[in-house]
Amino acid sequence: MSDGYVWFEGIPFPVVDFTPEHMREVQENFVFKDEDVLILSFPKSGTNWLIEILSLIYSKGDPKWIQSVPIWERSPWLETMYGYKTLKDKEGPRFMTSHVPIHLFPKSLFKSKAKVIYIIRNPRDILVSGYFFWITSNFVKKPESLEQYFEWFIQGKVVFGSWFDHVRGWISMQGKENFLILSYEELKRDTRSAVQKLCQFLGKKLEPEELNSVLQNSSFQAMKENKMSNYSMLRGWLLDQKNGSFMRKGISGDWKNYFTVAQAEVFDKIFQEKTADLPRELFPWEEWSNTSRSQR
Ligand SMILES: Nc1ncnc2c1ncn2[C@@H]1O[C@H](COP(=O)(O)OS(=O)(=O)O)[C@@H](OP(=O)(O)O)[C@H]1O
Repeated sequence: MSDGYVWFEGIPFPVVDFTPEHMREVQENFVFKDEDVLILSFPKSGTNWLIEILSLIYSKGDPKWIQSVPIWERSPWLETMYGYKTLKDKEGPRFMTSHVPIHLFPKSLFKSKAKVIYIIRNPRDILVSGYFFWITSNFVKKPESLEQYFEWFIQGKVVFGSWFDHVRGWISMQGKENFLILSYEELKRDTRSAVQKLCQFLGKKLEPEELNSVLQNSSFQAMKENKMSNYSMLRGWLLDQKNGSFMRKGISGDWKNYFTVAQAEVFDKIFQEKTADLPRELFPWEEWSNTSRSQR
């Protein structure tokens, strides 16, 4: 019987458009090509923001593509049946997205020169964003309260598993020339510089007015109003008819409005323990804001 997830190798996956047999097929048979561009993330890290930016970089700021094709068709999720079917025989450069942890990923990636971008975000904000999304969605287990979801999250019993394991796994690719780590917080803080960094990584050059158009058309407000990007088309199916909103707040540090002092302290302790041996520059938000709610 379903417990609100489909399990694959001990990791919970969403219940829609996914089976363990399918994931095995993806893992064993999907072939990466050098010209592919892959966006990787733990859910709620800013994945769709990055898809929108990439779509606009490749169309040189022209919003026609983002206004006519749904975001999930522009960069399909490889692990879904829809994504795999769409991507596997596609000719030419492919954009794709995935939340799959590194140890379950198709091995062909590691032999290719495909460009890989891992978007990372303060896990406290991921927790809050995930909570408000899953309570209005129909494809993963719904938490009954933020307290309950907090427990699930720190135990890694949420969709795609532990944030700490996900990050540790993928950042082991740091240093490879086809791998870039970008944080949601740096995108928020200085979007222009972050987009320029992406262009450099992707080998793309934009004229100043093209860059301005990328920034304008991928802003939170623009995405919220774009029905091809705001997931309003999925209301009533994947999302709750009335309440489901994908574009929620789009800010950094919203966790401070929800964590209790005790939760903030528990999270800080776990964060410090689990990331002690990882480079601090991976977690810029830790320096940019007081992490403890009590220090607000
Ligand atoms: N343009 C732009 N600017 C700033 N923030 C943005 C933008 N687009 C999406 N978002 C915010 O990203 C959060 C959703 O993350 P993901 O796209 O990774 O979600 S998912 O895993 O694919 O479901 C979710 O964060 P929260 O608002 O904190 O819930 C979205 O609002």
